[in-house]
Amino acid sequence: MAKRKPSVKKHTKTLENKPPIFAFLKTKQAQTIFGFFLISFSVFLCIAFISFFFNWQEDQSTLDQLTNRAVKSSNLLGKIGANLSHFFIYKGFGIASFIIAIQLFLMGLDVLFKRKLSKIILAWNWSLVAMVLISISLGFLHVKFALLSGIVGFEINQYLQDFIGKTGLAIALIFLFAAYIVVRYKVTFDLFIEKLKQKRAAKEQEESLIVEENISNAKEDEKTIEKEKTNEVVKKTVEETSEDKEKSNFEKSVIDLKPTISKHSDVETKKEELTLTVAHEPEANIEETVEDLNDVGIDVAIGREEESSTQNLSDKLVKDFGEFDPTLELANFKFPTFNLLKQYNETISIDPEELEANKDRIVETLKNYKIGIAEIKATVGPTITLYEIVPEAGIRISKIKNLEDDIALSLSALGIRIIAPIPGKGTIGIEVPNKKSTIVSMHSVISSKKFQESPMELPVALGKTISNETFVVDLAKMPHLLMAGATGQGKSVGLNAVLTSLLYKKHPAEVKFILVDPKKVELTLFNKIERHYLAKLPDVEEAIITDTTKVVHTLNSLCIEMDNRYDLLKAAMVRNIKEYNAKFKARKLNPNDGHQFLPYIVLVIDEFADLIMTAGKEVETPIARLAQLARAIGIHLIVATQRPSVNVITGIIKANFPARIAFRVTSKIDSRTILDAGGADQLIGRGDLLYTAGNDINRIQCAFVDTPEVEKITDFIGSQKAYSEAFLLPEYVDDESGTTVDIDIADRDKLFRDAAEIIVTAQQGSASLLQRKLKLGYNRAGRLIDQLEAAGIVGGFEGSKARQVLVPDFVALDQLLENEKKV
Ligand SMILES: Nc1ncnc2c1ncn2[C@@H]1O[C@H](COP(=O)(O)OP(=O)(O)OP(=O)(O)O)[C@@H](O)[C@H]1O
Repeated sequence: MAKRKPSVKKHTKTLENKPPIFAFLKTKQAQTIFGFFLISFSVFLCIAFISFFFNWQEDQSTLDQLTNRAVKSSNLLGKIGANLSHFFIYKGFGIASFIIAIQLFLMGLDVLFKRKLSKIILAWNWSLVAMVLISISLGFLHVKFALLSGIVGFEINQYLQDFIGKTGLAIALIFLFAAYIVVRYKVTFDLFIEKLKQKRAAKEQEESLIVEENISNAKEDEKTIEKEKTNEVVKKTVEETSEDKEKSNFEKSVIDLKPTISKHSDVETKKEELTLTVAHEPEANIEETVEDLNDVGIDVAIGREEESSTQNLSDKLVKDFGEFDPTLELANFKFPTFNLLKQYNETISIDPEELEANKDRIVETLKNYKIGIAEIKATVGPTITLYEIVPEAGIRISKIKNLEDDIALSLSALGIRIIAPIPGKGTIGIEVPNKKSTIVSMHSVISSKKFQESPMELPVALGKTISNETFVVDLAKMPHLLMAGATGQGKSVGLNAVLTSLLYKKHPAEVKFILVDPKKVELTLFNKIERHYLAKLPDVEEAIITDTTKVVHTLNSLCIEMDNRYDLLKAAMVRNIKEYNAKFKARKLNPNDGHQFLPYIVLVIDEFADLIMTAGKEVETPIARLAQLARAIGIHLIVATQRPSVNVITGIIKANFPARIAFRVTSKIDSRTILDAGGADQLIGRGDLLYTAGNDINRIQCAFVDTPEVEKITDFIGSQKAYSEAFLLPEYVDDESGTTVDIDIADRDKLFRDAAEIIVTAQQGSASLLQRKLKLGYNRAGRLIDQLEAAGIVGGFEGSKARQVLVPDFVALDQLLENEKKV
């Protein structure tokens, strides 16, 4: 407000010096009157023009008799209307004269809304050119009816035809129209091609989505029918057993078997509502601001002017080329279809007698410990049934908790787990395995709406919960996952389920995997998708890493990638990869400064214990570092191990892996090492797992995906167009080999001297600096740094810190290089 006042004063001061009439013309009232005059006049012209087309022949004789009141005109707007129309349409530009009327209307609006004069003049120029072009074209197309083109169009047409002939004029007109569109609407050929490509890609994706949707709908329908059937079975049993209610009020829950579809539709409506509210907000804001300004009485035109000048380069780029699309290079990439996955009979059928027997055993066992039951409820899952018990009033939960082991022993069945109390509820849970377990197929979890419509960054469909709901978690939020389980309990299947989920949801441009497989057999199938989804070190043949030294190199290289990414994030002034990529897509980051779209990197290590045994600290240090720091920059680790002992999963690793999956383990101690709680030793194996993300523990039946299915998926992806090579990680040279490379002066990079000067000037030996200044790729910059190290210009590798620069200035640099030549 303080700033506004003086400008108002100044305004009035200048007006005071002018004559009153002049001052009035400059006032807002005069402008409003002028604006309305222009709009009225344009309407007047339009009506006159339209009427002229119907009456022009009758009115011919009245044209010269403007002042003779005895002569009447048939034009709706009288003789003035007829004369004006005759002037513009007949003698002027024909039907194209309507452009004048339209332009007058727009100018009226411009004056009312106080647009800049220069913009109004520009709009007039474009309109006049369009009018002349249309008039000539109409003259060219329709020679006989002069009203279409007007005399101007007709004459110019004749004149030009005398020189360049009819065909020449046709070509010239087409060219002029094209040039008009290109210059006025900034249409370029590149843009046209890009739009075409995007349209085609979108269409193909839509088609594949429709196919997938159809398949998934069909499956959903099938499932609903199956579930309804199961509902009936369970309902019946409830009725049958109701007679036993006197003994105990046992009740079977059917919540789990409700068709999930109703829940999904809920989610959809919520989403829609959300978008609507968000969409309205900005409009309201704009209106408010304009009103505020009007109240103060300050010329709004000033604000508008600033607005147009703030339109920066990125907005313009986005306007011209659209948002950056990272998937463009593989725009035709098709996601694997559902039919590559096997389907199983997944109807949960549990024998009512089994339920009854289990209930009796539980009631009896608890009675032995003098624990009375007020209510018991069963939730049937794919592999286990959860019996929820409400103890009688006055019974302490801690009592049951203390008896946990005894109760488990009394029930004497494998896989019984007691949860006392169930978090968030006042009940006690006893999980008892079903005699006949149901396989949870990857097909059912992948095709579930929950997974398909999940907005997560890296969604992973792990399996199904005890209430038969698909369990989807976001790897990006975890942010790292520790997986443990004794041999043969479903770890490899679990890893494959995680990888498969990501393959079904993420484009090759969005996620890259680094696979470490010391067993050399588990992950080999993924070799087929090397150029789509895998990342590897440069100059390494096999993308899947099987030997320990390469693992060490890869982990260190990943640390460098992490540091580079942090540099990029810092330069872009964002906090995480999501914001960074959003900014990059909006073309706010210049690729010439080293910026690029960053894919998520998922590092999978199978048999971690093996690695720790062979490489120890060498592996542990970079893993711990990555685990601590990599979450913000999109590097996520999945570490699987058979032996979850404390010397493998050390404190530092554990602290940084809050998300953990435990398959069946052999001892309670192992369970405690992974989950910080018992329970994993009570699992039944075959994909039965416990998942925790730090707080509560969920029992999940892991989705089953076997090798032939993975093979089909990798074949499907592998047969499609790929990138020219796998995603390359930064080069890592370890300390021993570092100084021996590129000693030969003759082999040096052409940019060696420039690089040396940059490093000496900045007194900072980092590859990313060279990347930025010399506009190089990381590999070349890395090689230059190695050569500079070999020449003694920079010091050795110091982890994440920039290398030390050993040469203080240019004089010393010249001297050093001269000495080299002499040697
Ligand atoms: N989710 C599951 N559903 C049904 N069966 C499963 C599931 N997961 C694993 N199995 C069964 O268990 C067997 C062993 O699984 P898997 O190969 O994943 O074990 P593992 O823990 O990786 O063993 P190892 O550590 O020796 O490699 C599978 O062949 C399969 O028959």
